[in-house]
Amino acid sequence: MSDSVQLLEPPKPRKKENVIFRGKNFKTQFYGGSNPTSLIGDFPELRSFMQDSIKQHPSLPRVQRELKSLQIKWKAEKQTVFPSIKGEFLHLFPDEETSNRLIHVYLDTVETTYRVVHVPSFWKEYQSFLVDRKSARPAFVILMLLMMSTASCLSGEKSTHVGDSAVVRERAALWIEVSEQWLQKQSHKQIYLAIWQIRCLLLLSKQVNVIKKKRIWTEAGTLLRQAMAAGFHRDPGNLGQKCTGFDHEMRRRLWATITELELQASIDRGMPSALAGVSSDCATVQNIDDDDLIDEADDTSRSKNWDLYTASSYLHVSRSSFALRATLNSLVNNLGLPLQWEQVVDYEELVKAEVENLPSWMRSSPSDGGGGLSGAILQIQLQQLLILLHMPFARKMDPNSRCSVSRMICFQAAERILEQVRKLSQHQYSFILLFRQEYFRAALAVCHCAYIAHNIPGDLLGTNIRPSIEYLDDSLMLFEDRITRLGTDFTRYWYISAGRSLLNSAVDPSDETRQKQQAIEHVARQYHRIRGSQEDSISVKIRLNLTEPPATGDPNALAAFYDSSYDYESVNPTKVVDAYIKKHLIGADEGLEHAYTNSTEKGLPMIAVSPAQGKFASMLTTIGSARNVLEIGTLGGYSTIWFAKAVKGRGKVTSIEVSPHHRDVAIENLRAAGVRVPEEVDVLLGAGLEVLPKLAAEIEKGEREAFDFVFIDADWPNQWNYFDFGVKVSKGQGAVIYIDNVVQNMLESGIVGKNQRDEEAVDVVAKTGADYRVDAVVMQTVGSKTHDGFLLAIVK
Ligand SMILES: C[S@@+](CC[C@H](N)C(=O)[O-])C[C@H]1O[C@@H](n2cnc3c(N)ncnc32)[C@H](O)[C@@H]1O
Repeated sequence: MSDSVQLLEPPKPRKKENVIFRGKNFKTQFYGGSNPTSLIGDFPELRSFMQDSIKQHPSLPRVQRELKSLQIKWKAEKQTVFPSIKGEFLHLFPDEETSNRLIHVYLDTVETTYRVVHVPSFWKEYQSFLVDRKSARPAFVILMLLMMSTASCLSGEKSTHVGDSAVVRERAALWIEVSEQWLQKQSHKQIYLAIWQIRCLLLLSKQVNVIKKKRIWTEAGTLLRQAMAAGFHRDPGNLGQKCTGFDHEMRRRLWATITELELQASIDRGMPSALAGVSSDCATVQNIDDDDLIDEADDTSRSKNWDLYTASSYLHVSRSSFALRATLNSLVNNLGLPLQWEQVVDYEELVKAEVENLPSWMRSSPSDGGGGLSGAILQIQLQQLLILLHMPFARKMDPNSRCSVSRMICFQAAERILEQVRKLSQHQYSFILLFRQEYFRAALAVCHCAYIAHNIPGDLLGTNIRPSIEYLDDSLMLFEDRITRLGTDFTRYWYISAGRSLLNSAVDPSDETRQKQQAIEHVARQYHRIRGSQEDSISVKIRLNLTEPPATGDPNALAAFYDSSYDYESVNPTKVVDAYIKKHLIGADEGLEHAYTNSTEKGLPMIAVSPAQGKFASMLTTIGSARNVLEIGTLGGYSTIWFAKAVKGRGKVTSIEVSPHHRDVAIENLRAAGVRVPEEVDVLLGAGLEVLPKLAAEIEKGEREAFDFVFIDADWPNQWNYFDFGVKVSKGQGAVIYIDNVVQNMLESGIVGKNQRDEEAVDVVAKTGADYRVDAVVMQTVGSKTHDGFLLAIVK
């Protein structure tokens, strides 16, 4: 910079700004005005509504703590599960079907908007890779891992969770980590196209997978500066013959991609872009499909008409509004004087002119061609500016007509953003869902504007809150899907769920207490959902291709495999075997799995039998050709479903449950698993010792058939009483009585072992041994549950 250039004195920060500035000493964080969460700072009614709700309903912090401890446990296990990369990473590559699917998802989403690879050249190299993996260029393998990691949570692949993360997100995190390590080892002197592509994809993939999200803005800025240091902001035409026509265009695409990523990261963070004040003469990306990008001398005349859609249209069109977006971002995040109304109106006109100028393919339906996603992003990135511009006026609880107009404009812009996302819901929408944040900002704006308008009679927006609540309902579905795909990011769901309840309470203040409870229950359900679909870390390891279990069933080979790949210190080895058993001998059953997850979501304790135990007990009924099964202790009906499947067409299950809530959830789960209630399973509500005498009386009178199999899994102090009744209601000789958890009961009550003897405890084993009516044995068990055992008796 020449000495004669005067540095402009930046404005002093104003006293009151809507920013997040928290932490202490040197460990602080700052998020400026355009950061969506900063908007909450100016919505005190929502904040206090949320605080009160939490105070009144402590169930949320409880489930949050539970998930947090699972997350901590997984983080510790991950240290042993994730490999340190020593140069060899091909084995991490998934099977061909998975890689094909993920790569297609990547190309259908990212590469129809931001441009990183040249698709025809990519396919060519990919085909050779499939033929001979070992000869692939390492940079190409890394590029593919990053393409797949970007698509990992987008693909809609059904995923279980581990800690507070989806397994598919953990897979993406692994690929990202490997790629980052590889990139760090590369020489800074030898930079080629793939290195830039990898740099871009690293940023993109971290953003989509919400990995190290607090660093996204700084990393985007670093990438931008690296690109400027390499002269990407200057048109490659300046390099003359030293760069081919193909490379010219790839450089322009990468520069456009990097600048778009950086600008959006700045808006999301609430910070000025590193590009503010930077001049660039890099030409706009050509509006051409990849097949038209051939290695010839540069020729911009090939660029197609503005109104024709190509795979590069997003970058081509987006450039037109780039300067305006960057300027507005700087203005709304400026710590000096806020924008005056007249300025807001002028800028609004400019934004509207850009919206008007959007090409005609924008208005076609997403299914008409590839333009749906690009169109939605172009529209959304402009509409978000209207919210940012008008929100400072819109959020004032002021009947002034300017504020009223601003509320109207914000609301309509938010409406359009949410409409765009909804329009894409069948196709490619997952990219918007995970990569962009505007719909969160839009949902908050809908909530805030509707709330204020409701409190100001005669406001332009009107006082009818219903349409806004419908928008928030739609948004909650989006956030629910986002949580499922990522396994995390509950906070936004919580904001919107609370906002929805706040609006409902504004309509009917007498309903406020119930609304608060509902807001909490909704978000707690999200935590329960994720907690209920946890996967064992060894299965995660297998799913992530971190190791291949031997194909053979040879127990020695298997033991060696688990020995070498498993850390006994941190994980219970019996769980490994249970996971393995589940994988090979039990598999996935939608009804049973739903029973587990739905029960957890509905707040039932996780004390159902394990999959292997459920299968084993139900096989016993098959071996004995049991017709009538009696179960004491239904919970969510998990074991009941196993029995129902085993006796289907042959008999019936009767299950006794004392808790009405457990009974209701069990019936829901049974029906969801295709079991007819009460025809195939009858769930009787009541305490075991009250229901059993009635059953005995009915059997006595010939009104009910006696039972062939009795499964006792309720309160432990009554195990012996249930057993005694079990024998009475059984069909007699050959009937089987099964009591679960006898070993744990014995140990805990000090009948055996080092615990102090509980004088009240009944020694079920000794009493059964002395009972002339039966012959019995106890089998100790291990598995995904702790050391335990069941008692099995046959009536003589
Ligand atoms: C261990 S759970 C049953 C698990 C279930 N069998 C499974 O594996 O899916 C015990 C259930 O017994 C119920 N229970 C507790 N005391 C009971 C009683 N006195 N009579 C009937 N059910 C009882 C509890 O409400 C709980 O739902």
